[in-house]
Amino acid sequence: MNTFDLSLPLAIGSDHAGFEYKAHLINYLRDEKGIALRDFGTYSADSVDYPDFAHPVANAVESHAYGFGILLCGSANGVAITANKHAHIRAAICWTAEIASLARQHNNANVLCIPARFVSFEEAKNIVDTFIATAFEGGRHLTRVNKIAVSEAANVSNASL
Ligand SMILES: O=C(CO)[C@H](O)[C@H](O)[C@H](O)COP(=O)(O)O
Repeated sequence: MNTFDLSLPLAIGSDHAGFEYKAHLINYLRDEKGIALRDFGTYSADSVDYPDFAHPVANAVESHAYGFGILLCGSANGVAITANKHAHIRAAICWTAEIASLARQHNNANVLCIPARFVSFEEAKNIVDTFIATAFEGGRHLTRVNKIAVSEAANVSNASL
C-alpha cells in the first residue's frame, strides 16, 4: 500500500499547549523538507480551546484536499477525540516513533496527534518522520479498518431515523 500523497498539502493545528512544537514542526516540514502545508492555528501561546483547531484540521483532511493532518495539544487526547468525530478520520495519539509506525501500518491513520507536553521535540520530529514514511499494510488490517467505516455509516443512518 502507499504512503501519503505529498503533492497534497498537509493540515496542521494545535492548541496553546502544542503551539511551540507546531511552530518548530512547520519550520522543519515546510522550510527544511519542502512539504506543502497549511497552518490552521492557533497562532500564539494564549490559552484557547482545542476543538476550535482540531475540527478545521479534520474537516480539511475529510475534504480530501489535504493529504493528512497533524494535531498537537498537551496530552493529544483532546484533539484526537475531536478529530475522530469526523467521517473518514482515523486520528491516532502517538508518543513514540514505533507507535506512529503501527498507527500507519495497522490503522491507516490519517491524522497524527502528538502529546506536546509528554514528548521531547526531537521525539516529535521522529514521530512525524515515521508517520509520513510508513505505508498502510492493508490485508487483514484493511478488513478491520473497513469495519470502522461501517460503524460510521451505521451512525449516519441511525441519526437520520
Ligand atoms: O485537551 C487536552 C487534554 O485532553 C490538552 O492536553 C490540552 O492541551 C490541555 O487540556 C490544556 O490545558 P491547560 O491547563 O488549559 O493549558
